Amino acid sequence: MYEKPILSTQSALFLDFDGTLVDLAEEPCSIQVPAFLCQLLNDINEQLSGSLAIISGRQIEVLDHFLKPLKIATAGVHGIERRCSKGLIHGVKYPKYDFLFKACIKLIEAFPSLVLEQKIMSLALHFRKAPELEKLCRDVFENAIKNKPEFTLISGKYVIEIMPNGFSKGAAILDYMKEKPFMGRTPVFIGDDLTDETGFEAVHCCNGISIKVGSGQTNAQHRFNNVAEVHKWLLLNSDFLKKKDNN
Ligand SMILES: O=P(O)(O)OC[C@H]1O[C@H](O[C@H]2O[C@H](CO)[C@@H](O)[C@H](O)[C@H]2O)[C@H](O)[C@@H](O)[C@@H]1O
Repeated sequence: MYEKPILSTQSALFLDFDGTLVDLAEEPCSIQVPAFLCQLLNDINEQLSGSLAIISGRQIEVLDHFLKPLKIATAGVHGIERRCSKGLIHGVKYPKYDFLFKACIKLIEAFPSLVLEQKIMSLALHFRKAPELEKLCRDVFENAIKNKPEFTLISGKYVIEIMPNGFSKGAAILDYMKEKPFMGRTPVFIGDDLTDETGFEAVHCCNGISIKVGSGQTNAQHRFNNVAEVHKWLLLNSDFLKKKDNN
C-alpha cells in the first residue's frame, strides 16, 4: 500500500517547480530537467483533462524554456502572471523596476558571487554562493522599499525578492479553482519552499491535499523527502490514471 495520497480523474494538480520538480542548483540557470519529466507532466495533464498547473516563482517564459515543448497552465512570478489551461495569459505587465535595479547594482559589482534575477514585475537577489551576505542583501532590499508600501519583500531558499503587494501562489491556485477545467475538482499542491505555504493554505480552503518536499516547518499535511520521491509519486499516479482510462 502506498502511504501518500493517490490522484483520481477528479483531482486538480498544482506543482511548484524548483525544489519540487527539479533539484536545486547553484544558479537559477544551471538546473537540470530530467529527460522524462515533460512527457510525464503532459500525460498527467491529459489524464486530468487539463487540470495540471505549474505554480512557480519563475517567469512563465523561463518555465516554458526549461519544459519545452510542454505548454500547460502555469502561474509565474508567484502568481503575478497566470496562463489558463486554454493558453491565455492573465497578468498586468508593469515596467521593470529600475529603482530596484539601481539600488543593488553596486552590491552586485562588489560581490560577483551574488546573482540578480530580473523578472517582469519583481527582482530577486540570490546569495546561495555567499550565504554570509544575506544580511547585507536584506538591508539593501529593505532600504530600497522603505518608502514604497506598495512593495513587499519575500524570502525563498538563499534568495530574497521584491514584488508588488497582492500576489501569492495561494491566490493563483484559488483563481484556477474558479475556472474550468479546475473548478469542482479536489486540488493537490506540492511545494518545497516558504512561498509555497500560501498554496498549502489555499488547497486546505478547498478541502484539498498539501504535500511539502524536504525538511522544514510547514502547514502541509504530507511530506516527500526529496525531488526523486515526487517523480516516483508522479509516475505511480500516471500509471494509475492510465489504468483507470483503460477500464
Ligand atoms: O516557486 P519555484 O518554482 O520553486 O521557484 C522559486 C525560485 O526558484 C529559483 O531559485 C531557486 O532555485 C535556484 C536553482 O535551483 C537556486 O539557485 C536558488 O537558490 C533558489 O532560490 C528561481 O531562480 C527564482 O526566480 C524562483 O523564485
